[in-house]
Amino acid sequence: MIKRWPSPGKLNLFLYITGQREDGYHTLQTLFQFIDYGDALTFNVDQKHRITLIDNIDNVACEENLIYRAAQQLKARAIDDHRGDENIGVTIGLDKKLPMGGGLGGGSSNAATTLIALNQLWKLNYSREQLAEIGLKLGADVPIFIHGHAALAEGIGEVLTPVTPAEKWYLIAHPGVSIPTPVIFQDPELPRHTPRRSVAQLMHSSWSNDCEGIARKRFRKVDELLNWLLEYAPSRLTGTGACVFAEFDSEAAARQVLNLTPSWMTCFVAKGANVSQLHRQLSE
Ligand SMILES: C[C@](O)(CO)[C@H](O)COP(=O)(O)OP(=O)(O)OC[C@H]1O[C@@H](n2ccc(N)nc2=O)[C@H](O)[C@@H]1O
Ligand SMILES: Nc1ncnc2c1ncn2[C@@H]1O[C@H](COP(=O)(O)OP(=O)(O)OP(=O)(O)O)[C@@H](O)[C@H]1O
Repeated sequence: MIKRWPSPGKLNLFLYITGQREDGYHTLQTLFQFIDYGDALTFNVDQKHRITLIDNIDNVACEENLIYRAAQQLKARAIDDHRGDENIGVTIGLDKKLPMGGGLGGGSSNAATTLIALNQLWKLNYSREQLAEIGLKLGADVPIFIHGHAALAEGIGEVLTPVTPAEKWYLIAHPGVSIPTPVIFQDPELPRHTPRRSVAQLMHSSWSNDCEGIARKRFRKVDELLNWLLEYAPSRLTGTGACVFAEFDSEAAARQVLNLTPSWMTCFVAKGANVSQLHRQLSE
């Protein structure tokens, strides 16, 4: 029985924008890998009707929190499908470690962990596909955390092909600014027409992120961080930022550079994982 449910972060090892749909959403080719670093959630289920979040995040109203929204949506769906009743309730605790708005997918991961945990604890018996479909309405990255395997994501992020990239060690740095996803996607100078490539072509090319130029230009700290890290190792932006990561073949090499980081850099070291910590625990 899991007591503390892991909610790991992710990195976008590459991110290419291949077009834009009529509804404004961008079509992508992006490689998701999990990291062995993240938040943890606790769930105490009861029959008291209410969904209560005891550790809310600063500046996010409880009803806006993706954890609360995921629980609400699952409960509403369960009532509609006659799999659960009005009385099902839960008290949720959150131990937040992932920086917010950092491109590490913390909110999406929290929503996915909530859907998976409550599906089990409320005995609803939805499939992973059904949970991913509920999750997609909460955020483009929720399905990848529901499926729990490193994947190439296409479409707007919901078409997933499992892949197994090398599980490197990363030095992940946060520039102290949060970049809202729309700020990058609305920028007129964002490259939007990178040619679509096959999985094999992508996996054997060198990797980059189409959002990096805009993030560097608009956020000086992102630029400074990347300039610093690039002196030591291949480094890139994750997602739409704000975090950046440098990749290493060993933990020792990552920690050696961590020890050199100046005090203005907030960093941590984490290992890449092709199966998420949550799914590893679920299969134990
Ligand atoms: C691009 C990624 O960072 C890759 O990890 C994520 O898919 C973004 O996920 P997110 O921050 O959860 O973003 P969402 O809440 O789904 O979307 C926020 C906004 O970003 C824009 N957006 C998002 C995803 C996408 N493929 N194209 C977009 O244009 C849309 O304007 C959308 O309203
Ligand atoms: N449980 C939650 N954890 C983190 N952020 C949340 C949560 N619930 C709502 N939010 C809101 O979502 C915003 C984005 O948070 P998140 O940490 O998921 O961003 P991100 O790492 O940039 O995600 P992505 O890589 O998917 O773009 C936050 O700034 C916050 O306002």
